[in-house]
Amino acid sequence: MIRVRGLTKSYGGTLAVDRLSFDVAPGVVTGFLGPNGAGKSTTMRMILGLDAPTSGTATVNGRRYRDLPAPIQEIGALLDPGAAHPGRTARSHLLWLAHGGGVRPRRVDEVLDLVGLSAVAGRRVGGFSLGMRQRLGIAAALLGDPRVLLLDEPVNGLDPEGILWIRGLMRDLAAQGRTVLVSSHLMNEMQATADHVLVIGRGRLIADVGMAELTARGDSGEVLVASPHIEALASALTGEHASVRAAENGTLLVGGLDAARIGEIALARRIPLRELTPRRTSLEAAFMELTSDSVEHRSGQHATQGSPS
Ligand SMILES: Nc1ncnc2c1ncn2[C@@H]1O[C@H](COP(=O)(O)OP(=O)(O)OP(=O)(O)O)[C@@H](O)[C@H]1O
Repeated sequence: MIRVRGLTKSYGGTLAVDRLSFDVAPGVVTGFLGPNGAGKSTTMRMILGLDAPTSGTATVNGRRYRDLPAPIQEIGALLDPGAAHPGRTARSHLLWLAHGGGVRPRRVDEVLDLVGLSAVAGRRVGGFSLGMRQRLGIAAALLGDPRVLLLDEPVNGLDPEGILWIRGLMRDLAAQGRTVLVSSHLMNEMQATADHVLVIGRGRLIADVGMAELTARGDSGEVLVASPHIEALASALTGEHASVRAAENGTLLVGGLDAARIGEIALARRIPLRELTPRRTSLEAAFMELTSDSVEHRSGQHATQGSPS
């Protein structure tokens, strides 16, 4: 369990985190969302004792990070996949962490196997791809078999197989009763993985809500549809109260209905489909609506906050 109360951090004139209070519960995957500069990384760093709060508290299993007797056995984190020394091998990097964290060396081979790096365990980290470094970072997070996991953009650099793997891993970790807090800018990824969502903007909590509730609130996103009978399809969808607009190469962008419903409507009218692709997920639509007042940088506009000095 992670508990954050009145957590505040200012850097000079910039209020990066502003009186945040929330709990992250065990047994579910909790997504941590916010526009660029919202304060997600700063919050995660304070939970991990890497930054001192200006005021307020963040505790892990009831204690501040610095008061945890064996931190890596309580909380594991993926923050910066570039953190491993390039000259070390994957195994020696993990052995070094295990030694410092009071973890038995045999655990190193277990986590290497878990993340699929056993075959390259003896290779230097400097030659690793971003995806391999990401897997190594996840191995490091899991090393102490912690009850709490904090993952910042874990799908970065992973290929489609890797993305499916991390999705399954996060679900498994939560199903084992662990606390999993994960940040990502990929809304479709979040929607597929997170059960609960914390949304912050300009350092403040905007929403602390179940994924199902959040995505049912707003519109259902937009779906790109292609068909050789596009006009018949457009009129069928409009008849079902969808919003329909023309898109590139004779396709349609359909709002107000999800892909499954559009498929059913087309089938009922025997209209063949050539493409049926969600473009903007319902989570993305809800996120945009929630954070519209708190984006720090907007395309075509100047930043509304001073840059850090
Ligand atoms: N070390 C620092 N010194 C000064 N300002 C900082 C520092 N770290 C973060 N900030 C500022 O604090 C605010 C929050 O930044 P933070 O990196 O926590 O946001 P974020 O939500 O993680 O953003 P992103 O999605 O872009 O990673 C930003 O305005 C940022 O410029």
